[in-house]
Amino acid sequence: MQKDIEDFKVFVSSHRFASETNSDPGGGVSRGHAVLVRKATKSYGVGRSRSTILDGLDMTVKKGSIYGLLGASGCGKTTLLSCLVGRRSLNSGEILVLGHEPGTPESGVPGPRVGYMPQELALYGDFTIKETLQYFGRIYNLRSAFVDSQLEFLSNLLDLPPSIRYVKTLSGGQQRRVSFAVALFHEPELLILDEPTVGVDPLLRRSIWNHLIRQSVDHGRTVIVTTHYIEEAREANTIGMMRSGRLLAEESPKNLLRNSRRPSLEDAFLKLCMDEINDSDEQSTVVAHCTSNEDGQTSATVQPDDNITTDNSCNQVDIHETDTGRVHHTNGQASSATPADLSNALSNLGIPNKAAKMKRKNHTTNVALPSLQRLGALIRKNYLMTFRNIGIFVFIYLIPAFQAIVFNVTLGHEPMNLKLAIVNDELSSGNTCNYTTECSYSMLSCRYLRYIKKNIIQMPYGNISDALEAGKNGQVWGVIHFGHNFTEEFEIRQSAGDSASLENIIRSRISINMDSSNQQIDVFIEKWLLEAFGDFFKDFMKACQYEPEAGYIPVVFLDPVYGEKDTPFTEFMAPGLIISIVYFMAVSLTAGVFVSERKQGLLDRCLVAGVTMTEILIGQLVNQFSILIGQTTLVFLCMLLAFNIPCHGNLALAVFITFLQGFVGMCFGLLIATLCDNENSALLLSQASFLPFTVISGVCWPIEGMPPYLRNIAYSMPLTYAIESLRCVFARGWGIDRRDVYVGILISIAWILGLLILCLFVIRIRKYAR
Ligand SMILES: Nc1ncnc2c1ncn2[C@@H]1O[C@H](COP(=O)(O)OP(=O)(O)OP(=O)(O)O)[C@@H](O)[C@H]1O
Repeated sequence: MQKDIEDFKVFVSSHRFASETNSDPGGGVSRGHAVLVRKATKSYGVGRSRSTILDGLDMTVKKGSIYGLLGASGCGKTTLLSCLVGRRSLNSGEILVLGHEPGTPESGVPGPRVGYMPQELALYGDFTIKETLQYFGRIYNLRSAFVDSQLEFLSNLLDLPPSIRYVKTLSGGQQRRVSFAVALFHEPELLILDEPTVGVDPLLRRSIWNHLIRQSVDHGRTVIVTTHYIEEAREANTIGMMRSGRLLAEESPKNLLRNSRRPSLEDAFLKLCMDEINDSDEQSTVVAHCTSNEDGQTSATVQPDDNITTDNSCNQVDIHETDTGRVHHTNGQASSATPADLSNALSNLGIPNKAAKMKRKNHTTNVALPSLQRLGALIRKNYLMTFRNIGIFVFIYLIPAFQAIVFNVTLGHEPMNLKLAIVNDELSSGNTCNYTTECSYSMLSCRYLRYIKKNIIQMPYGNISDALEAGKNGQVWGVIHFGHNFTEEFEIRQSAGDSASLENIIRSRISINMDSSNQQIDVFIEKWLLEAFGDFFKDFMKACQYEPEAGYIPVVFLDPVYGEKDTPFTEFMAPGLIISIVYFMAVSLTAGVFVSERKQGLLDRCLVAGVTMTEILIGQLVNQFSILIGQTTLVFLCMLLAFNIPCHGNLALAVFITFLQGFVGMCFGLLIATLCDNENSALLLSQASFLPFTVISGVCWPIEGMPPYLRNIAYSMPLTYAIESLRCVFARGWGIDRRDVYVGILISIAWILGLLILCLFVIRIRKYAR
């Protein structure tokens, strides 16, 4: 066993570092390398859930070569590739791709210099094959003639279905081939392919590898490819065998087979893995001593030791510069290099040192101007996606109008068929409900009941206890009770005037017990019964030749300054509702926009192609903007024309205020999209914001009715001022010169800017951007 371990260490060390020194025969340092990775460390999570995925990994990929990256599932291959294409950053260590650090403007990575095929399909299902390639062609700014010729060439090479077929209708294998074609078709210098041959039949796999070999041999392009079919990696120039975040070996397939003394790569990989496992077991009982042999290669001897110690020198790479500027990597001599030496060596390798890191930092804070051609491609794509699916199209445009209809049809109308129990003791002594319309004190109870609105159904009851029981059982909304001598007592009270006795006053009363469990119904019934009394009394006074108004309490509501007497509830709610509908449609439409694209790997693919998150945001805003125009128009048509909600002010101003709020909603949706990793959480967040926002913003209840602390919260909501502003335009007819109106507009604009800045901030933090 000890011998095996020794052999393994010699084998791994010698091959790893020999390959580094040999891989740059010309001594051209980074010029000969397409990719250099040094001491790459990458972890996910924090605290106890932190797991290290890349653990001091070194990797060297020669220009024009094919590099097969092999490793068990979950060993970190995709993580490494995403660091290479600039989509993730290392915790420590350095990466150089095509001579530059990924993400710097001069690197062209992300960008057209690299072709990336992510593990996910990363295709738009609603696009045809042709549209897919045309879309990426626009992103890469390729001429359409070139796109067409590549489409034909790749269709033949990859045996693609007819280019008019929609991606979503293709089989899994066909879809992967389209995805592969997307990575290839702009002929990048560096191809990074994450499992391109999964689900592809052997014949096609052969032709894919032939193509990759041609790309490397004939065109000098570099290919890094991960695969689970280990044996197909025989075609690669170099194989990196990855395990536990490090490369166990980095060597040509031939040398790997020879040195491992195994017949197949799979066996060689197995042996390396087994040795690695044994090695880590042994590490608790042995100390490995690494020495450099005269070739500059590392050998290892293993000695038993009771003390549990490990010597990391085996994993250390000492980089020093020779006179020729060529860099050698030896092992076990790291202590001899000063930090300055290391920094110089890194610089010569083209690997950025501290100063370069500072530079990189500055790059990431630079805001690159959006590219018009990429923006055009994104906007076109967004429109195609929207209009292609008729279901989505209808949903987007008609749902707000439908909501407005539902609102108008259901809300604000007077309740009908409300049952009220009538207990009229005037009838108990055999009287019939006969009354005249003249000045006569006879059966006034019946005369009063005549004036009660038809919305109330009068249900006669024999006695008060039965009527109250019916109220308790929910059969009636209230009980109206007239005493035995109601009419006589009423007459006495009229003639007594100020000297009426309390007893007389009580007997001449109409007593009402309400079921006040429903406040709205309670309010309506109360109002109608009072109105009925007003009308009854006015009529009676008139019949008796008195001034009809004489019996009224001396509080009179004259014509309102704004609005009308008895303004319907719908008119109060309409401005708030219009804004809420438009706002929340915008939120829910944008909240999911690139969440699903991100999940499907599309966002990654686009970002690696050079698209920036700012461009994606602008593209979405433009797309949503036009949708917003349609939605706002339909909602206004519905409200104003179909349901006659009056707008006393300038209609254009009302539309503008609504439109701005739609924009605020879009920005809020985009913020959700940048924060959430999946559609569910995006949907949940947008839904969860709906109720508090509408309730607190004064859509259905006046803010003046809220406790003072809640009022402050209400005014910090994005909708509140805009709703008040729109209400002023609708109900008061105010113009933009009024403070309440322009404040709503200014605050909406402030929200838009604030949310957009927040989006960009989140994007920077979450590293969506370059
Ligand atoms: N964003 C993330 N947050 C936390 N863990 C992650 C994240 N991405 C990947 N991982 C974890 O990192 C490990 C390496 O993942 P990675 O996708 O790089 O492996 P892989 O070698 O490409 O696997 P496979 O061959 O199955 O695709 C896995 O355990 C994975 O669960």
